[in-house]
Amino acid sequence: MTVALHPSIDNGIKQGTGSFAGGTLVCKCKDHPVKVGIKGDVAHNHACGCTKCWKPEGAIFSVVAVVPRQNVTVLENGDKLQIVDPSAVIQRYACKACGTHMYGRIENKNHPFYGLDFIHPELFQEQGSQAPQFAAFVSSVIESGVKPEQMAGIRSRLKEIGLEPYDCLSPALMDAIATHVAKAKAA
Ligand SMILES: N[C@@H](CCC(=O)N[C@@H](CS)C(=O)NCC(=O)O)C(=O)O
Ligand SMILES: [Zn+2]
Ligand SMILES: [Zn+2]
Repeated sequence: MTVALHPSIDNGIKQGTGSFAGGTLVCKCKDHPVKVGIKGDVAHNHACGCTKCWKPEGAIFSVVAVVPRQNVTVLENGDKLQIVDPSAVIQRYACKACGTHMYGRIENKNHPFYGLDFIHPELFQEQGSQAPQFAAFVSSVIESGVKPEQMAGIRSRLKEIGLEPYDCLSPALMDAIATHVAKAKAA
């Protein structure tokens, strides 16, 4: 049996249109769902294996991307949102009723990713946003209960669908973080 990673990638990666204009993220509630408007396409979309990123029922990975924070607007039922862990770097706003994370925000202005919000593109009502590009924090799935013996199968399945597995972020993002740190030290 094929390893199940996440429902939006298990049948193969669906490429984005490259001209996604934005859309609306909707939580899983049948009544009064939280709706969050996103302007423009997402960037750095990836599968994340960390324990903190929201995953749909049964998924081993989260699928998460970033958008500029000014492109994120809570449209409906924002009173249902609460911060999951106020002490985390990324403050994840989740629906109190269904648990879905609607967006994650970094408030530390010195953080390399300040200005970017984290969202889950599978929650878009619309099709066509950027496809996942790589897999991050892959070894961290063990912290959620995956057995170490399963890791070879998970990494090979990620590669098979075109997502290079990394145990932290991708080299491009690690370089961006290190560049930010080097500049901050030099200043
Ligand atoms: N091994 C840890 C890794 C957690 C982690 O560092 N996650 C990354 C990727 S989302 C991060 O930037 N976390 C910041 C945060 O969660 O606020 C876990 O799985 O909990
Ligand atoms: Zn909800
Ligand atoms: Zn994560």
